[in-house]
Amino acid sequence: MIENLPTPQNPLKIGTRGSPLALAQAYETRDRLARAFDLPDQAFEIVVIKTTGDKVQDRPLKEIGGKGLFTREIEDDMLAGKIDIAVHSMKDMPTLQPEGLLLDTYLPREDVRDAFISPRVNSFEDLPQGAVVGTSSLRRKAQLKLRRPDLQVVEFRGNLQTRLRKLEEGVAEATFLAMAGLNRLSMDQVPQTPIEVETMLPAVAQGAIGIERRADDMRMAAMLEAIHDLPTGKRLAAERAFLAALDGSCETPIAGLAVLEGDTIHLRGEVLRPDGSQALNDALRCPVEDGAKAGREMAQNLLQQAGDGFFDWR
Ligand SMILES: NCc1[nH]cc(CCC(=O)O)c1CC(=O)O
Repeated sequence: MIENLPTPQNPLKIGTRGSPLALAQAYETRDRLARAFDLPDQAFEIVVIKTTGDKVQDRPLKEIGGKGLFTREIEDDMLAGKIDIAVHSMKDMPTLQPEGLLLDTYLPREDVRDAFISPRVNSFEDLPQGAVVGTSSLRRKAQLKLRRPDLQVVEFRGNLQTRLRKLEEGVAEATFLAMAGLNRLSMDQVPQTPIEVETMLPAVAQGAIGIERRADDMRMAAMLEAIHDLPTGKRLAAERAFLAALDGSCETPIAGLAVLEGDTIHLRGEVLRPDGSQALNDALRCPVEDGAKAGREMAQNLLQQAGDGFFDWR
C-alpha cells in the first residue's frame, strides 16, 4: 500500500522538456502511472522546463559544451522540490546523475533501430555520389562515413519537426531519426526505412524512456516500481556500463546494444573515429544478471584493440 497517492488537489508533478517527443514520453509515463494506481489524469501535472540545450539552437551541441545540457534545469527543479519526477530519453542521459537523484526506472523499450529518412531514396547505399546528409549525431556521421566516405555530412540540429522541415527545404537529401521517436509520435507518413542493427548499431539506450526521482523520495520509489520494465533494465545495465567504462556520452561516436536471448544477454559494441576512417567492434554473451560486468569487459576489449591514439578525440 502506498500512502499519500496523488490527487487532483495535490497532483504528482512530472517534469519534461517541451518538444513534441518529450511531451509524448511524459504523457506515456502519466498514463502508465494512472493505470497502475487507478488515478485520474488530473492527479498529474505536466511541468514543461526549458533547458540550455533547448534555448541555444544555432550552435553545434559540442560547441556549447558541458554535460547535462538538456537536463540541468530539470534536475535542479527536482532537487528544489518543484517537480516529483522527470522523464527522459535514456539515450541523452549521462551515465552518472547528480548527488541525490536516481535514474533507475525504465518503461518498455521501443524499436531500437535508426531510420533512414529521405523523400527520394530508400537507403544511404542508393544516395548519389557526394550527396549531402544532415545529422548532428557524431555516431551516425561516423557510421555513415565509414560506409560512404564520399557523402557530405552537414550539421542538423533541432527537434524532429525542424529536421524534417530542413529536408523539405532541400538543405540535405537525407537524414537519420530514431524509429522510437517516429513511432511515439505516430509519424508513419514520413518516408522512413528502418536500418537493421547489423548495418548501423544504435546509440546506447536508444528507444528507452527513463524516469528520474529524488533518492530519498520513498513514495516515488514505490510508485515507480509498479511501472518499471525489468527486461529494459537488464539491457540498459549492460549498455550503460559499457558507455560509462568508455567515458562516453551521446556526443561520442560510440554504439552499443544488448539483446535478451532467454537467460542470456547478447551485447554488441562499436567505437569509431569521428571521420569514419575506422571502426572497432566487439560482442559477447553473458548471463542476464552479469550485464554490467560484461559491459565493462567489452569496453576494455575495445580500448585494448584501439591502442594509443584512437581515442585522441576525447
Ligand atoms: N538526441 C535526440 C534524441 N533523443 C532521443 C531520440 C529518439 C528517441 C529515442 O531514441 O528514445 C532523439 C531523436 C533521434 O535520435 O532521432
